[in-house]
Amino acid sequence: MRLHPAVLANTEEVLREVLRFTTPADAVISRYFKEHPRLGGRERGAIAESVYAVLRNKTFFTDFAGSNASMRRLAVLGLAEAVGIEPIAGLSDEERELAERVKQIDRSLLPPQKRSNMPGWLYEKLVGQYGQDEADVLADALNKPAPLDLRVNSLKADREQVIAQLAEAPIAADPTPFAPLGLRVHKKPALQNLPLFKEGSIEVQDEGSQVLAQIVGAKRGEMVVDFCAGAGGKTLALGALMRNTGRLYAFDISEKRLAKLKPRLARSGLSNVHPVQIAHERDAKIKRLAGKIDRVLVDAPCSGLGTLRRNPDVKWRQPPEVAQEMHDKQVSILDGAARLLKGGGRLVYATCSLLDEENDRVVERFLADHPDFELVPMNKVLAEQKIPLEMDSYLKLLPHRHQTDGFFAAVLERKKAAAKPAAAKDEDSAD
Ligand SMILES: C[S@@+](CC[C@H](N)C(=O)[O-])C[C@H]1O[C@@H](n2cnc3c(N)ncnc32)[C@H](O)[C@@H]1O
Repeated sequence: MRLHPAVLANTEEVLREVLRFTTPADAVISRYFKEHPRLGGRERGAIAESVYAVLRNKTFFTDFAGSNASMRRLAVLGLAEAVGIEPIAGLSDEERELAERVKQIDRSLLPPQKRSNMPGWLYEKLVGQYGQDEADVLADALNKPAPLDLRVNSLKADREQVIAQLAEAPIAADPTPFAPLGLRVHKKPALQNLPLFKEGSIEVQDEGSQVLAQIVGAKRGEMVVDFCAGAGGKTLALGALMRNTGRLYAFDISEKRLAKLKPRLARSGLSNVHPVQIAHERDAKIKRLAGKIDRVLVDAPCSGLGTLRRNPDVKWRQPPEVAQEMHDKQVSILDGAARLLKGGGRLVYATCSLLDEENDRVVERFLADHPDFELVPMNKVLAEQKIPLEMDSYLKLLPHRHQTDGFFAAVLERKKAAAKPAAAKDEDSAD
């Protein structure tokens, strides 16, 4: 079935704004849809997917659309990639011919960096870290859309029940291989109006993000801090793992993000979560809890380059210096969060970055500066949590290996004997 003839112009209009790279693509798209309430669901889907297709294939499309690659031509190629050529209404002969020509190109014959559709600095970093062959497979995986993963809220339902209820909708879903409460949904149905969603039995959450929450190992009755809680994706999972007992503080510097946690909390049925806005990682509110916490998750602000399947604009928006800039911030946040832990308590450092500067290098620097902490090897943590994954020191989830977003995590334990003096010293120097 043909799309409405205005879709091509709509896509062009959205692209013009998105490709300025001043605002995240998802924010531009949702604002556009609010300003154009008469667009139907099918049209919205086609516009959004076409914009993401252009972001994923920008190098390739601009090369093949000719040196005068206009926004209109990019919109044509994006739509052709997302929905095929036939449903597009209003194509000129020349545009149809361009779309057909581009579809026929064998992309495996392109030079690797062009095929990666990444800025040169990022491609080179990935080759440096993973080697050419794996970097190419990784880049291909990052350029494909992510599947839709759900987490079952164990306070309200179990996985089998949810699979059966989704099947009635009818929505097909399979258990995820690593996260014990995860489901992978085929296609991308709208979930917001499902009773399962409204009553809090399911949340949208990438399987990798669920695994991160799981390796925190939070138990019933514990004192836990989610230091960078944001809108609470991992907070909700942690609260359920604690069986709605103990105390779970959700810290963040962003009032706006914490506000988005509120309705999700209400749906979830959790009453053990305490959102707290902090000014920065040395806020006095943190000092009051120093040495009292069993588990701290630092899901640090990062470049976000592990989420390119969902946010393909990130690779074009981040400057080459992003990893080094983030590194210093991440070290400072980890240092601020570490003072919360009691002896024997665990600090989990996590990012959704693929870059060593934001991951391994941060942990190495932290351990060098904090002799009262030691690394708990990830294979030990995964075995404790019965997660069927093989890792070495750290958790490194990658889309081409694990079908998740790219995630990194390290578990750091505060040594028991060193806890008291270190906590006292930290408190003295907190300001
Ligand atoms: C990767 S996001 C967190 C995502 C969230 N944990 C989730 O699962 O949805 C990083 C968060 O860190 C917050 N942040 C940035 N600087 C911070 C700081 N100094 N202290 C605490 N949170 C901070 C940001 O506002 C952002 O919400």
